[in-house]
Amino acid sequence: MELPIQYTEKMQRLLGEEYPEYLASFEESRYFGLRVNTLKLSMEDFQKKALFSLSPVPWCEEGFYYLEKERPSKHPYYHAGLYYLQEPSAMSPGAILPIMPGERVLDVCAAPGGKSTQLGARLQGEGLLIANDISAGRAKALLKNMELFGIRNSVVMSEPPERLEERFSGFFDKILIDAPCSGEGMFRKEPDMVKSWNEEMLAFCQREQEKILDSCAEMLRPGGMLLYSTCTFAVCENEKSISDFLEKHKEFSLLPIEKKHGFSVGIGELQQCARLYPHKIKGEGHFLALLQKNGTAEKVMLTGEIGEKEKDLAPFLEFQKEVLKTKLTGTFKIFGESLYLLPKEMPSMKGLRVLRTGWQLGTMKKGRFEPSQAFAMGIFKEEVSNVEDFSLKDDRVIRYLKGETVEAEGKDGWTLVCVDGFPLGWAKRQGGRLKNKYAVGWKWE
Ligand SMILES: C[S@@+](CC[C@H](N)C(=O)[O-])C[C@H]1O[C@@H](n2cnc3c(N)ncnc32)[C@H](O)[C@@H]1O
Repeated sequence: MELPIQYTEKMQRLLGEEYPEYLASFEESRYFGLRVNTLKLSMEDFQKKALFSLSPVPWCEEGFYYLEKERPSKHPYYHAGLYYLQEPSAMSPGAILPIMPGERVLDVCAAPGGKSTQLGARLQGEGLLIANDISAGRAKALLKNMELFGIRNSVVMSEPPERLEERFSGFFDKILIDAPCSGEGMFRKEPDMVKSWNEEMLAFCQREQEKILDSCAEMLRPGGMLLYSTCTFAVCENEKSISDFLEKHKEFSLLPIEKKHGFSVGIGELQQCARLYPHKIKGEGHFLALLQKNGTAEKVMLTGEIGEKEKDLAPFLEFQKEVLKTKLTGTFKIFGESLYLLPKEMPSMKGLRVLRTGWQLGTMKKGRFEPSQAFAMGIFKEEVSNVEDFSLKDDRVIRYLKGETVEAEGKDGWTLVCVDGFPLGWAKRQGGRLKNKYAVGWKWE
């Protein structure tokens, strides 16, 4: 690979005698990782399935390396949202930021959702996750991944952090900033990134990072934690961004990140930060800084949405009686034709560009309720009375995922189609045939 001379000179100065090892890492092949969705199954149950030749990623409890030839994206369990494919180093920010179920979490640069799906799983369905990305196009990919993972308690949105700051002052317990950056740590994985590298880009990213950090400082509650990560080695986007931030925001302290698994210390005075180098770990380049806002404060309560009246939910309630074993509770809200179940303590999102507010259950049209793909992915087989559960070996699984009508005797009406007990999507059964309702854009190709 041809690297720009300014870049190699800079890396030589940064790494000193380690530089030849770093260069040699380009001759090695990259690593492939997957992260288990603990919302859907335990680590123990996942491992019992012995799906691929997996070995653990040391810094992420739910992470594994797999071999490229195994192609886990071509597996029905991938369609069931049992795991997310993620570069192993990219699992580190979500693993290091401590998340407790019930917290309010913001992932401010979230698309396509690698870290949001991780944070969402760690919330275990309790609390609130706001997954935001400034790019509306990229936020669509984020939305799909959040739905695939079956995360019920998230909001997916697309706003610049400055706009969020106006609404969410002191609101969040935890914030992740996986900042836009020059991507130097990804050169081995994505060689095309080398072409867009230049000094102006570094300066542009640094300015963006500063703005994002400032907005997030305002949105964090005193006592809350913020994790800042990049996938670059550039000091100006890492330690310099953090030291400038600490200079400006005296209300923040830098917390130490343990240096195990081959993690290196930060440059200069910011030794508490962590650097991940491809010649020291099995993964690509990353930078991590963990910050805490000093003090403590009462929870900020913001005005929420007013739920719908029961009479306006009639078609859904009928569906629920017919198809579910359980009764869903909480605040139900209709936006346009879509019915949502809102996460607890979700503030009103009026005036903000939102793609999803909570768990999208389906659409209400002409007095009829039609369940959505997100509903299927977020529900458990045990909560549904009308289920068709195929075993992995059954050829109807792939046929269903391809969008075909498949034969299966059973009670007529809406049916949740599963593989080995894990929901894949909906079908409408009539006379022993499952009319396919699998989401069009999700089909097996
Ligand atoms: C490194 S990527 C995020 C990857 C993501 N966290 C994941 O794990 O899948 C950085 C993201 O920041 C977004 N971005 C760039 N500038 C932003 C800004 N000012 N505010 C919010 N997001 C921004 C980009 O669209 C991009 O998707």
